[in-house]
Amino acid sequence: MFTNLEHLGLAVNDLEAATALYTTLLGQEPYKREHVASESVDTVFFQVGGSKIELLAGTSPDSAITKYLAKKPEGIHHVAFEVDDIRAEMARLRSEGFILLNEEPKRGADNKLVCFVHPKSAAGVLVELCQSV
Ligand SMILES: CC[C@H](C(=O)O)C(=O)SCCNC(=O)CCNC(=O)[C@H](O)C(C)(C)COP(=O)(O)OP(=O)(O)OC[C@H]1O[C@@H](n2cnc3c(N)ncnc32)[C@H](O)[C@@H]1OP(=O)(O)O
Ligand SMILES: [Co+2]
Repeated sequence: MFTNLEHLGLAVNDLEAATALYTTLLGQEPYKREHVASESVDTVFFQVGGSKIELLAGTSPDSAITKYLAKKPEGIHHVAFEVDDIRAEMARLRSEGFILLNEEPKRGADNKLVCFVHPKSAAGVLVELCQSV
């Protein structure tokens, strides 16, 4: 079951500049900074009420974020939903014909197991499923 809009992922070219901007915009400091080696991304998290903002910068040419920013401007990169059972939701979405971008859940940032749904399956939006671990 999808239980919450967990975070909006924003792709940024300059993580320090974006972090300073969002610290001023939101009026608060980030609660976490985390490198996710499997995705070659550095992330910065802000908690805003029940939702989060995840700033993401690529750390290598093969990072999905680096590739994205080579073609598109900074902005909303993905929307992440919290699910109570990521494997069950992956099986359900597959049975409904959604294209998933990973066979198995993988370790994401912020103590989550994650998987991604191809934007082509989700009306042009990259969707991330997150389950707390
Ligand atoms: C996991 C750590 C952290 C967390 O929260 O825990 C993260 O969120 S990490 C986030 C970064 N990682 C990922 O995004 C992994 C999943 N993404 C991918 O596998 C690729 O980025 C993919 C498949 C979405 C796109 O791959 P690629 O860039 O090689 O393909 P194209 O550029 O040819 O794009 C194909 C098609 O999709 C459109 N597209 C690409 N990215 C996005 C996007 N973020 N939102 C919406 N649409 C997107 C692109 O425009 C192409 O469409 P077309 O009509 O053919 O132009
Ligand atoms: Co994310």
